[in-house]
Parts: sequence; C-alpha cells; structure tokens
Amino acid sequence: MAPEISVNPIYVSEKAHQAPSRRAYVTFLAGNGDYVKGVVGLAKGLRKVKSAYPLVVAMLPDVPEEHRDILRSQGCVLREIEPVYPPDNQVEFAMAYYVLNYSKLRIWNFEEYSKMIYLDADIQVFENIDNLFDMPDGYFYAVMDCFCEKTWSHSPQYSIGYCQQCPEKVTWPENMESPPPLYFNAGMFVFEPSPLTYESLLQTLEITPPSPFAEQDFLNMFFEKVYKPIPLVNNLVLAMLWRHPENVELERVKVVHYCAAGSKPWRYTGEEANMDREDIKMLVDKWWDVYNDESLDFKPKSPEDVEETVTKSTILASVPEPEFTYFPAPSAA
Ligand SMILES: O=c1ccn([C@@H]2O[C@H](COP(=O)(O)OP(=O)(O)O)[C@@H](O)[C@H]2O)c(=O)[nH]1
Ligand SMILES: OC[C@H]1O[C@H](O[C@@H]2[C@@H](O)[C@H](O)[C@@H](O)[C@H](O)[C@@H]2O)[C@H](O)[C@@H](O)[C@H]1O
Ligand SMILES: [Mn+2]
Repeated sequence: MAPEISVNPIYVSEKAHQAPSRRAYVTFLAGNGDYVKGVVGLAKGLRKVKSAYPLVVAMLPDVPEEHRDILRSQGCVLREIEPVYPPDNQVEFAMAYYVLNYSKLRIWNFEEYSKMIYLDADIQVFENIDNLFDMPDGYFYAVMDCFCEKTWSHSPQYSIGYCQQCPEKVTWPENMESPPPLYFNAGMFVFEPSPLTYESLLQTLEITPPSPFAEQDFLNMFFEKVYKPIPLVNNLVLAMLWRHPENVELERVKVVHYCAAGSKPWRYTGEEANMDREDIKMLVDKWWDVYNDESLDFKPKSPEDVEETVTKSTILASVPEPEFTYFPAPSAA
C-alpha cells in the first residue's frame, strides 16, 4: 500500500459539492502523427468499460482537421490549446522529445470541469476507473513511477541503483541528501482544474529551468505537498513488468501505459528490448482488440448528442468562475 502523504494545510479546498456532470477524462494530442490512434483507442476503451464521463482532447493547433473529424466521430470533445514553452533560454535541458509535453499544463484552465482524470494517449483503460473521481478533493493523485530504466541515467538515484518501488533494496548513502520525495508518472493523474492554480503553474514555470522529464518533473515539484500515491493498477508503467514484477499483479491491472520504448501499439515491431515478452505481446494485442472493435464506435443517440459534442468543442474559452480548489505555488522554503 502506497504510504500516506500529510497535506500542507495551506491548500484549502473551497469546492461546493460538485455536480457529476462537471467531471471528464482528458487527454493531450499534438502533431499530425499516429498518436491520434491512441486517442481513438482511448475513447473506445472508455466506452467499452462504460465510463459515465466524456473524453476531452486538449489539442495543439497543429492537429490536422482530418484527425479532428476522426475524433469528433468518436464522440470526443475537442479543445484547442495554445502551446506552453518552458523558459526558452534553457530548453535544451529537457529531453527534446518531451518539451511539447509542457503544453499539458493548459488543462488546468478547463474551468467548466471541477474534476478531471488526465490520461496520455498511449494509455488504455481496460476496467472502469470512474470511482477515482470520488476521491477527496484537495489532492493530486497519481501512480508512483520507476527509476530503473536507462531514461533515468541522468539521476543520482539511478547511479546508486535506488528506486522508490523497492526502497529497502539500496540504502541511501550518508554523503548524499535524503532520498527524493515520492515521484509520480505524469501519464495519468486525478486533478481539479482551477484558474488560480493554472496561473500559479504558468508563473512558476517561468522561473523553473526545464529538466529531463519536462512537465512531469515540474508537476512533481509543484504538487509535492499534496501528492497522494494511488495503486499501480491505475497506471501500469510497462517497465514495472521487468523491473519490479513482485509489485505487479497483471490480472488486476485496470490501466496500461504503453510508455516503454517500442511498446506503442500503433508502431509495435517487437524488436526493442523486452518487447518480445509474452505479457507485452498480450497487452499490445489487447489494445488492438479495442481499437479494431467497430461495436465500440461512437453512435450518437440523437442529433442533440452530436450537437453537444460539436458545440462543446471550442477554442480555449473562459467561463464563469466556479467554486474551486486553489493550489498556490509551493512555498520557497
Ligand atoms: O507526437 C506526440 C508526442 C506526444 N503526444 C502526447 O503527449 C503524451 C506524452 O508523450 P508519450 O506518451 O510518448 O511519453 P511517454 O509516456 O512514453 O514518456 C502522449 O501520450 C500524447 O498524449 C502527442 O500527442 N504527440
Ligand atoms: O514529459 C515527460 C514524460 O514522462 C513520463 O514518461 C517517462 C516516465 O514514465 C519514465 O519513468 C520512463 O522511464 C520514461 O520512459 C517515460 O518516457 C510520462 O509518462 C509522460 O506522460 C511524460 O510526462
Ligand atoms: Mn505516455
């Protein structure tokens, strides 16, 4: 069971009781490449598990009209967002591939929603997780990440072989600072949009040098005091299968995150490290079963259904201030 995190009292939840209709899943789409297949798969997966909430797609202006039409036809609510860039004098410090992920921060400005679950487009939901919307407000919920992949070779924890998934394995050297705070994977998280938190995020980003895992590092720093780990079944980072198999009960996993190199189902070849594993092949096949299942295509129940999907798809627009939880920037201390 993930350890409890005490909450800094300065984070005050002022939320009135939220109407379930102000809840939605949200994903992020950039470019004209094949991540659109991930979003289609996610939309169909959420339908298959009979989720009660819509899927909003926060998309950069470079998503082509053809892809937008595909997503509308799958019942997605499209929201065009402007890119977010880290301080541009240091952008080389973030892994170039990840810089575009800073634009994910725009979802905190989706004020018409009181609670959202963010899911990367390379995620699939195989069992209903709507219950996560009912967790207490005022926290940031996500699954702990793993530090063992080569992508972490820049970090001190990697150099000494420490991973939060097995903290007892390596004792933290006396001559090094204490182990890093619990760190989440930013491919899936439960959060509360709020204009004040959004402004605080952007203002804090302006003075925060980019780092290797870009917005994931930034979000971990920003929400450190209110981060609450949730069980791994809600976001299986695939590397856990070979790095920490003792922590994984695959048959109980609800959400799979295809983030390991070579695991994106729509470009899977089986050639990269670990991609020839039977569990990986099974999970990739499972993803394709949902993607190819025509019975899961969006079927508008009525003209209003179509109208609602289309009209809700707007350029980023301001709406009346709702009651909200406010997360100011972490204290300087
Ligand atoms: O060309 C791209 C790259 C990334 N993404 C979005 O950004 C997320 C984060 O990137 P990715 O999942 O590839 O990172 P990983 O989880 O593998 O580190 C993706 O899931 C997509 O939602 C996108 O839409 N187009
Ligand atoms: O921009 C940084 C990204 O950081 C995270 O991916 C990482 C993380 O999972 C590492 O632990 C893995 O080693 C690595 O391969 C993987 O790319 C998020 O999944 C993604 O949404 C995004 O935030
Ligand atoms: Mn991902």
